[in-house]
Amino acid sequence: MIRIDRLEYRPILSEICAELDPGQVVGLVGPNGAGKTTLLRAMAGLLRPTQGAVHVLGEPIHAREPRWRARRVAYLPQFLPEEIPFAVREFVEMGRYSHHPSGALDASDRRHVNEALDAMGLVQLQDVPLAHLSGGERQRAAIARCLAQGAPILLLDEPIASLDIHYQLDILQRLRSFAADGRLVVIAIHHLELAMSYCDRTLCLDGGRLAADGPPERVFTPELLQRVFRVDARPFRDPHTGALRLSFSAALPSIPE
Ligand SMILES: Nc1ncnc2c1ncn2[C@@H]1O[C@H](COP(=O)(O)OP(=O)(O)OP(=O)(O)O)[C@@H](O)[C@H]1O
Repeated sequence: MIRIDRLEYRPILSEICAELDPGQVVGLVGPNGAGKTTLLRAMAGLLRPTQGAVHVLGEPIHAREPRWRARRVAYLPQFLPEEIPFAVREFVEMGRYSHHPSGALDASDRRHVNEALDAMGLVQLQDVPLAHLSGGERQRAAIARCLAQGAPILLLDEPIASLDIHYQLDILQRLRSFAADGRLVVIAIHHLELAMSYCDRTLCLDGGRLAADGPPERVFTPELLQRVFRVDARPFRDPHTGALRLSFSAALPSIPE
C-alpha cells in the first residue's frame, strides 16, 4: 500500500526503506527530532524527496495532485494553526472537499461527517467555534476531519498527544478497528507502552535513519531503549493482562552534540 524506496530528504532523512501493508497499525517512534514528522509528511506527498520515492498504491505520491492524494491519504499534522475561523462541524466537513470541491455536500458526505463527529464525541460541540475548544477537543476535531475524508490510509502525527487517558485508549482502539477493516494506519507516538500495546509494527527512527523495524516485542529491547531513547528500561509482561510493558529506571546522560 505504501512503499518507501531508499527515501532521502536531505539533511533530515537517509536511506529509509519499508513496505507498509493494509490492515495494520504502524507506530513511528523515536526521540525528539528523529524525523517522524518529516517521514509522515513525505508519506503524505507534502515533501519532494531529494532521492528515492514514496509510492502510495503504486504511484509516486509527491508527484500527484492534492485531490488524488486527499482521496487516498488523510494526514493529521502535529499542530493545527492557532486561528481557524470555523465551527467544529464546518471544519470536519472540509474533510469531504476532495470529493466535492464546490463544498456542496450530499447525503453520503453528511453521513461521513456525522459518523466522524460521533466517533470523536463531538456531536454536542459541533456548532462551537474551534477557537473556543480545549486542546484535546481541538485534537479530536482534527482527527474527525481525517476520518470524514474516508481515505484508506491514515497518517496521524501524534494523534493522542493532548488527549486524556479515556480518549487516548478510545482513539487507539478505533484505529485498531479501522486497520481491521483493511485500512493502513500510521501514527507517530511518544508513548512507548501504548505503542507496544496497539501497534502491529513499529518503525524506530534515530537521527533520520531507521534504527529498527518489526513487531514491538522485537523492537523495544533494553539495548535499543538505551542507545536510541537514552533510558534504562526493561520490557516485561504484565502478570494480569499478559501485555508487554516497560519498567523505566533512569534517564541516561545525553550524548554531547
Ligand atoms: N523545515 C525544516 N528545515 C530544516 N530542518 C528541519 C525542518 N523541519 C524539521 N527540521 C529538523 O529535522 C529534524 C527532524 O524533525 P522532525 O520534526 O521530523 O522530528 P520528530 O521526530 O517529529 O520530532 P518530535 O518528536 O520532536 O516531534 C529536527 O532536527 C528538526 O529540527
